[in-house]
Amino acid sequence: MTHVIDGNAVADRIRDDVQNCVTALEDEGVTPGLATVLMSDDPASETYVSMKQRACDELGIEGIHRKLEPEASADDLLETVIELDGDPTVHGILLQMPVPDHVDGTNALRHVDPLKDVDGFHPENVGRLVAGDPRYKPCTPHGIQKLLEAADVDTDGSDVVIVGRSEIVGKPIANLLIQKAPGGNATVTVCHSRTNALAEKTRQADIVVAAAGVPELVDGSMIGAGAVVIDVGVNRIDAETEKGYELVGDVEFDSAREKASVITPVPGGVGPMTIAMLLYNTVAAASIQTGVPVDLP
Ligand SMILES: NC(=O)C1=CN([C@@H]2O[C@H](COP(=O)(O)OP(=O)(O)OC[C@H]3O[C@@H](n4cnc5c(N)ncnc54)[C@H](OP(=O)(O)O)[C@@H]3O)[C@@H](O)[C@H]2O)C=CC1
Ligand SMILES: Nc1nc(=O)c2c([nH]1)NC[C@@H]1CN(c3ccc(C(=O)N[C@@H](CCC(=O)O)C(=O)O)cc3)C=[N+]21
Repeated sequence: MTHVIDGNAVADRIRDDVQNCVTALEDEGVTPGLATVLMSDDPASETYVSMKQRACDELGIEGIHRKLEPEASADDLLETVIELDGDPTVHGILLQMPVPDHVDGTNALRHVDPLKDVDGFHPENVGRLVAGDPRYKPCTPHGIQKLLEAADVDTDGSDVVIVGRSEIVGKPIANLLIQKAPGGNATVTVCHSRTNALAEKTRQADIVVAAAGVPELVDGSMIGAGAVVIDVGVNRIDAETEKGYELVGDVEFDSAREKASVITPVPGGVGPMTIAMLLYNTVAAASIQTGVPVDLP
């Protein structure tokens, strides 16, 4: 029987741990604060940011939201980031990606204090992760690590194939899984749009991580018998539903499930973990910046 991982259930357990940290911080007079910055009218981005803000409300984290029009200037964005950076009640800053083409997102991220960079995208935090001394593990990769652990999947010595090499998903997942540390020690192959014979590579893998942003790119024929399949993709496809769309992963779930021993669904797999780990990093950031200790597993 294939085990379909319930990402919402694992995320709920993490949120309970985070809740205990919020209480410990509150006892010392500290309210953790997370600022989200959105420079987009994209409905999916708006949904994700409001989910993050709602999650903050539920746990007693102070949510601060800044919305910039997509036509705003790069300087407007920098000003917003710099203002939040100087605000001692803000412990974490998340700049929702992507930003419009006329804005240099990489440059904007460099203006976030590395201690407030709860996404783990600042070069200092990327460098620390690569160097084996992570400060904030990037949310989606960290969430995947927690999901694998919850499903009793041992990454040690396993062959992992990642489909996608983006800065926010593919590369940091690879960096995390090759760490000489628990939840790491995997042998990782990173594939992308120029990769030859993708299916041959994925079929050899013990663990396939699909993060290409291409709906149902990875089907059952590309999965080896008994493999673990992690679907990071969240794609909105037009459909005659109440919302006018349905969510589809980068994996063709039904055919992949036939082959897999363990698989994540979309929705309800990696997505909820990304938000849980953002809350996790926010309490870690509040702890680092105030010196109040918290107990995060
Ligand atoms: N669940 C969650 O919490 C999150 C989900 N996502 C979702 O994950 C997916 C990926 O996001 P993101 O990394 O930001 O996307 P990007 O578009 O930034 O990167 C996609 C990557 O996939 C590669 N790729 C595209 N097409 C193919 C193909 N046919 N074969 C092999 N590789 C291919 C690209 O290659 P190349 O580099 O050559 O262009 C690129 O490296 C999206 O569906 C996104 O919505 C993202 C973040 C969090
Ligand atoms: N700076 C930055 N940090 C991010 O972490 C970041 C980002 N930019 N840009 C966009 C991607 C995407 N992302 C998701 C988070 C949660 C769900 C999620 O919770 N999805 C639900 C369904 C959501 C729905 O109903 O639409 C699920 O899969 O079950 C999905 C996607 C974070 N991202």
